[in-house]
Amino acid sequence: MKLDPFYLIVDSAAWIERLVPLGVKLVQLRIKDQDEAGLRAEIRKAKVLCARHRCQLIVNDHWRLAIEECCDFVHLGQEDLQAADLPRIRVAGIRLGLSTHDHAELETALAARPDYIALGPIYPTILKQMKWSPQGLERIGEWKRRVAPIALVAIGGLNPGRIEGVFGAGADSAAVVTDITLNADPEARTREWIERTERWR
Ligand SMILES: Cc1ncc(COP(=O)(O)OP(=O)(O)O)c(N)n1
Ligand SMILES: Cc1nc(C(=O)O)sc1CCOP(=O)(O)O
Ligand SMILES: [Mg+2]
Repeated sequence: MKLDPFYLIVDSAAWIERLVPLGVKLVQLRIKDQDEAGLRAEIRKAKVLCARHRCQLIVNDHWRLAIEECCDFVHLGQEDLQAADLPRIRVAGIRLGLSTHDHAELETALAARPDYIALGPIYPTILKQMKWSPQGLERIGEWKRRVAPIALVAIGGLNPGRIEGVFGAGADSAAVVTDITLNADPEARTREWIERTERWR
């Protein structure tokens, strides 16, 4: 499947309301530490906003809520995958993205026949503690050869100066959090990402 080359990840529907109208076409709602009612409300808001702006919404982690709220794409990590009911996700017609960080995880992910595979962290990330060292650009090429024709998402420490490198190495989409959400001007940075990924759109 074709993914937009700019993959924004945010932790609230408020961010989606702020940034998606600028032209974002692929966004992940990645919320940690909220109760079920709060999560459901955020997913509902995000869904309405994304439908209005023809943006693909991907729900991180919360696959049960994604099914109940009729979402059409979820992202799961390897631990999430172990706990998930893949047949239920499939029967609900939900597309699936999976995280990978090493060769064993890659084989597990491929066996689940996902719609995309993410590789990270490409560069050091400040968003969360990770037990893997930065993968580097060469790993992207290696992953691409193994996963094609499945789409490959690069994540971790990305910024506009690193876009050429990740796409040149074979990524189909670049996922980003703090370069935008911690930026002094998130709107301007979002526009910059959209412009600088145009060549791969
Ligand atoms: C596009 C994308 N890639 C990787 C991740 C990380 O997923 P996971 O390993 O489950 O970690 P959390 O994001 O849930 O902390 C992702 N969310 N999106
Ligand atoms: C959520 C996440 N998952 C990763 C992985 O490697 O699986 S790296 C990462 C953080 C990405 O944030 P930033 O763009 O701010 O570095
Ligand atoms: Mg997860």
